[in-house]
Amino acid sequence: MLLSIRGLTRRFGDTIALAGLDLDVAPGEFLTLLGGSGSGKSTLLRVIAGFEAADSGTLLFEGREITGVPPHARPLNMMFQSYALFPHLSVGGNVAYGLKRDGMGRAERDRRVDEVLALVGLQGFGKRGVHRLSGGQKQRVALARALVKRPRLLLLDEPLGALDANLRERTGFELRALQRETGAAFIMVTHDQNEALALADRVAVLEHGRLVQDGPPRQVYDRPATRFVAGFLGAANVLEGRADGAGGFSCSTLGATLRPLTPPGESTACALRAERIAVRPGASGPNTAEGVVEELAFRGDDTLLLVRAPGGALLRVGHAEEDGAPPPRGTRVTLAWEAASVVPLAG
Ligand SMILES: Nc1ncnc2c1ncn2[C@@H]1O[C@H](COP(=O)(O)OP(=O)(O)OP(=O)(O)O)[C@@H](O)[C@H]1O
Repeated sequence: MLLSIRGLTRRFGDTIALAGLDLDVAPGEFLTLLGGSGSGKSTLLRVIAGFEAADSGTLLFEGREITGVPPHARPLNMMFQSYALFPHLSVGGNVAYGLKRDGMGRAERDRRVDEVLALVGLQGFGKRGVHRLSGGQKQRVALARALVKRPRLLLLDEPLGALDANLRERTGFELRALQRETGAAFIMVTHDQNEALALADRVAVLEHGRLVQDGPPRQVYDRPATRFVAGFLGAANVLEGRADGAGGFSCSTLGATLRPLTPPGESTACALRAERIAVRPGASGPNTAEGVVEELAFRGDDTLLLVRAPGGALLRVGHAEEDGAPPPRGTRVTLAWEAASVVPLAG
């Protein structure tokens, strides 16, 4: 394992930013950290980088304890959302800064700077002042500076946060390619769920300073473990109810029985994603429900319907373009979904 974190705790007065967090990161892995505001994402990165001390817990890098190692001596680097570039230095000066501090000779330094500037698509920019760069170019300089010492692990705190939507997507792909080329493990904090799902090998979801679920993006999306993950990632419908003892899950607010593929056990809620629910006139039995369309919102690739069930539940339903025109407001509809789309939640 590249990085093993055990029982990491950090308090700020009465606030518990990290509450005994455990996390492992494999070499060359792209991990994204997701979580609500204040869930401890930035604190976790700062503790790994050494800018913040933990109250307790251990940090092992390739099996070696790094808790007491100063930030610049750790075999990792961190890129900040603000980029934190030195305004009075050139692009090359910014990128070479850490190498110079380590006492690397001029020739080797220049070679390494040229190499990493080419890697981030900024060849020939070495002499330019950083104040003469666009936002996207500044972001690349910050990346180059973080990568120039060839860290085994790069920590990125909202690296795409300052970019506009178009540049964000493109730069996301570039980041992914860069991660593959360098072979470094990346831990990236993002507020953007789509970005987290799109870029990562593994997504880790934090809640109140604890890791609540981690896994490949598709798995975490399809099989959320808790109410929080289901609601947070892709805003699934979370339906409260109870197991009926016959493999079904009875939800009174929906006025229907959900039948998951896996028995609901002790679950008191099930997740059902909007895009897994279809309008199916005439459908009946378990995994179907009735309701009235209250609202519609066109979203480009589909239309979101808000459907009110007789028991009061408001279901989000993704109506695909290929299914034709969506039912207008006020229409009574029958909805249906597959057993595999019903996910019993643990908590
Ligand atoms: N230096 C500090 N002093 C006091 N409280 C702090 C400090 N740093 C963080 N906290 C608190 O610790 C908790 C976790 O903060 P952190 O910045 O790690 O969360 P986050 O998940 O990165 O949030 P965001 O998504 O809003 O950036 C929050 O309640 C925050 O207010």
